[in-house]
Amino acid sequence: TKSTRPQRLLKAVQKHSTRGDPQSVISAIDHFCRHREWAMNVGDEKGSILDSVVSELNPEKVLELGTYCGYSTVRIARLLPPGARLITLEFNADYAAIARQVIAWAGLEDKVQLVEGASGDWIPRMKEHFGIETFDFVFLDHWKDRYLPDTKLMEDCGLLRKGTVLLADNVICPGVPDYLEYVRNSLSYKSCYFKSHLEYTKAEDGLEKSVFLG
Ligand SMILES: O=C(NCCCCc1cc2ccncc2s1)c1cc(-c2ccc(F)cc2)cc(O)c1O
Ligand SMILES: [Mg+2]
Repeated sequence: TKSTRPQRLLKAVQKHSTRGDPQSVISAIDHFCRHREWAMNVGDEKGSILDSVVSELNPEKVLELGTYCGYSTVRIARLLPPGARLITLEFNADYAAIARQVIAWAGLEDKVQLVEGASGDWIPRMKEHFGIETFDFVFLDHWKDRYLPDTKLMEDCGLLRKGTVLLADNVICPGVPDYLEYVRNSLSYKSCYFKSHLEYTKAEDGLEKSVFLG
């Protein structure tokens, strides 16, 4: 039977990158998506902005909503200090199966916990199931109509603390208008927009960085 795009992406990683070398995994995925098949990774241009936000923050506890094939998981985890932990949620079992292999190939499985399921189900269970009090950094890259309800859910579950940084992908394309309106007008957030492009294209897209003020 025909292979899936994530399966072909994993094959390209195993063929064109070095096991245990996260940067070579990132480069192999970007090359595959730019020259073979487009895929919805955050990509190299927005990925550099993600890198700078993570490097500046040096977070200990990270939540990623939307793993897909693990590209941004690898980008974030490779920058984390020893002992730091990244929990990444993926709804689609096929994507999760590929992501586990990409994360393992990059040699980052000790820093990453991939959980299969819906954000709305797992966010309320973060404390009792993972022993997480609050997150230092959250990367939102899942269903665009879940960014706002899940942000409110994280607030209500006490998972955000003064200074927690939310970074949201795709705020222009596909777009998250309700989320943008909320974080830009709420007195509980200091928000700023990083203009960029939709991964591997010339279309405008960008990342919104929002600091929770408590
Ligand atoms: O949908 C996107 N990303 C979410 C995939 C949904 C996976 C989920 C993960 C999860 C975890 C927990 N709970 C629930 C969920 S649902 C997405 C789409 C485009 C795009 C842009 C232009 C196009 F023409 C076509 C696609 C670009 C992007 O960068 C994206 O991130
Ligand atoms: Mg995205």
